[in-house]
Amino acid sequence: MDIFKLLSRSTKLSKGSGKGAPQAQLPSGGQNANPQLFGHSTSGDAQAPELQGNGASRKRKRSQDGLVQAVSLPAELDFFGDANRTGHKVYGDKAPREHASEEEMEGGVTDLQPAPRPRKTIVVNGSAPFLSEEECRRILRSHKIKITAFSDPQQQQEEVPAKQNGKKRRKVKEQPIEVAKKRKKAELYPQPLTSFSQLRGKYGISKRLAENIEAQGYTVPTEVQLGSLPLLLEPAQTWAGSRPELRGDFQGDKKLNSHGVDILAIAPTGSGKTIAFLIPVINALLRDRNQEQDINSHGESAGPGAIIIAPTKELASQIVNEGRKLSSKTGIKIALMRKGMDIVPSPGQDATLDVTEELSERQLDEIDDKSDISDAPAGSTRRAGRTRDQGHMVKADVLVSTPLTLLNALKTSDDTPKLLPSVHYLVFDEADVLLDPLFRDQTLSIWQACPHPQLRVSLWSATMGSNVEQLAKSTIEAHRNKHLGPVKGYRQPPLLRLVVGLKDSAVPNISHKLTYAATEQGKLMALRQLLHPTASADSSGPSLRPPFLIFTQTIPRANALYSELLYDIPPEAGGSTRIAVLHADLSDTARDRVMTAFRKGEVWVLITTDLLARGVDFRGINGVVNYDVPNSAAAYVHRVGRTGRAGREGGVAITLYTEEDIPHVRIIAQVIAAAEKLRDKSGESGPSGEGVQQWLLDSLPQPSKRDRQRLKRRGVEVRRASVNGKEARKAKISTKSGFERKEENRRKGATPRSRARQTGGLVDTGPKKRPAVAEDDEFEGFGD
Ligand SMILES: Nc1ncnc2c1ncn2[C@@H]1O[C@H](COP(=O)(O)OP(=O)(O)OP(=O)(O)O)[C@@H](O)[C@H]1O
Repeated sequence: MDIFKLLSRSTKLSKGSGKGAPQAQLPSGGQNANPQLFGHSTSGDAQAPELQGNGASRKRKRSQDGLVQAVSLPAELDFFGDANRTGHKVYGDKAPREHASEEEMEGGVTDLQPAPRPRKTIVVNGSAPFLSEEECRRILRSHKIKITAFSDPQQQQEEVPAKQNGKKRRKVKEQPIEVAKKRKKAELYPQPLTSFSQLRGKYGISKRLAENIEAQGYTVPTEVQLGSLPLLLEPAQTWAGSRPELRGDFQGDKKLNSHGVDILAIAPTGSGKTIAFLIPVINALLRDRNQEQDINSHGESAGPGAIIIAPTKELASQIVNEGRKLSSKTGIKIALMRKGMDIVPSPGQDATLDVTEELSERQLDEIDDKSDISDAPAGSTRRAGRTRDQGHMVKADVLVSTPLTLLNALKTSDDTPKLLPSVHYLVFDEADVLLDPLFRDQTLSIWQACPHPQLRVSLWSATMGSNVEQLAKSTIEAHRNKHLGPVKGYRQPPLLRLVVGLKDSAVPNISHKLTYAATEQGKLMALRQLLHPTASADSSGPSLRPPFLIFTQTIPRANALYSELLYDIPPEAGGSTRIAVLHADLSDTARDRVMTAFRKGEVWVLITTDLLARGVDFRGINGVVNYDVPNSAAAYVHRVGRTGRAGREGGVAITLYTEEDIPHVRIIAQVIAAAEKLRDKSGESGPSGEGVQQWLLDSLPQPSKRDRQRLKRRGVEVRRASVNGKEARKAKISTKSGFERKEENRRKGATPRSRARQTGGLVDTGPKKRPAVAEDDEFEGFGD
């Protein structure tokens, strides 16, 4: 059975019941019912557990008068605590109806349902319901959300009495460390967002923004949204109930009027982090605009209010797309920072041209093509290039950029970067890679170029090393000290850390398979078998169906694999037009074209490097093949996270390894084992633990720290582009001798192939080859 022939007959995305039904088990089978990874029922009920009323292990503390008592946190951590104290009542089972209107109960957090449905604990505050801390804890824990506060050095200082004799001082000095340790560990239980409809009713976001969210079809918040949105949206009622020093509200001075918190959010791949940071940013800018903040004397915006940094152009432009959907008709402009654009006017420059309106996409592409690819990730080669004339001012409220593109725009002739005083919100997506040595200097320079005294920073990723966390924390603190300093009576908002699930682990809703292929030739054969499964083939593992991604270690290897597989897809299934390669050596136009073709479903197999390992969201991707082992556990987590997005089941991740990989493969096996354990623990249904067996885990060598660092920096040595001679031949991607290949290429026509290499696989081969099937039965791709 040839999978491509099969797909060319019946791969249409489900539009109705009949035809789409067989695809239901695949990630590309359509809209996912429940985007949550943890804490929902296995029946696929789209509702969060707190909305289902199953009554599972609800713990309530009841006082004598029947009111529910919130379990109190230490005062310094109780950011939301006073919501229960000032003018609010907490009702238990006997909550009278008149205290909770239907609007108040928006989002299903209600105790108005008839018995026997267990009632919810609510705190009524004006027009919105608040859950007791006990309920919050239950909900957050059931979704595996852990929120903690980094210790607050400012507070530690305050706790040290100014005058102490030597003996006492030593004692007191020790105490804050203890306090800090405890505080660091202390878990917080703020209000969770149990439904998107609460965003408007309970957290007062802009009406238009709420409508845009609804138009996207989002109903159930994912875990990271559930935990972070209330914290970042800074609901008026919640903060109003907090103690003033935590609220950060500096009466009378608007410039110091703090919004939200700084947050470090670590949540699984595909768990919806993008809208978790976009919604608060857009809402805050709308609110600021209403308050006429950051508006210059001419009534024009003084510059971007928010900057979002992402490591690749593909991810940055995806964020812009998402942002534009959310900000549609709000007046908030979101722009992608491109090479050659300016954001801060140089002396004498016309600052009024709005690039997003004045230049067409084609013009911008032409500009980009003339610029160098300077944000290429490790392992890729860089093109020497030209830069275009400077001078186009970008006028946008939110700018999304890769680090170097932005930094280049901030360069001045005397090497002092221009400042961005208007930026109030700074978001780092894939923050761990942005703070990795590869991008660290660029990222920190951008951070330093944002001098707003109350810069709100958020950092997001599926993986985060503790060194990166510490760097983020110290940079935030240094920024606060430099730009705000101590202000009497003012307390900076807390720096929070939110973790969903098991930190640094792969999504539990996909099947992982680790396959030993012995040699490079073995890998190629294994891949061909995946492309063309036969009845006699090993059927024990998960099967792979297009569309899928294949990752290689380097650009030359991606090109070589592309050459090798180009004619593997039968003409009746679309032939070579179904396969493409994408890497940082291609022009931006070619990269865009490949991305679009893959999203549309015209390309089924996309060979790429780690350029696409992070952040990029192809909703219906069925699988990921690690043709070359990833160079770290984090790289594995991100690569395989391109499938199984938004909780979708059915994704497959296959990692091929050879003898050369054995010293490194244990780190991958451990990630797989942890993901499977996580799934077993959370009692979710799904792929059984077939990815890695215990005996394999036990027998694989444990790489030393040095080996791990070397692997991360250089990849597997024999596959490096610079390796020559016998070693290089060993790693060559080919099953044939050089002579055989030359002959075959001559027969198949080398010209279109070499053209394809330059354009990322999208050659114009005349009239498009189409499978001999009705248009209706064509695979139509997955929406972007
Ligand atoms: N609440 C939701 N309900 C349904 N789908 C959602 C929800 N939130 C986000 N999504 C969808 O989930 C997909 C993944 O979202 P997103 O790209 O933001 O994930 P991510 O956490 O940033 O992943 P990565 O770590 O790989 O960057 C997107 O297609 C997005 O539209």
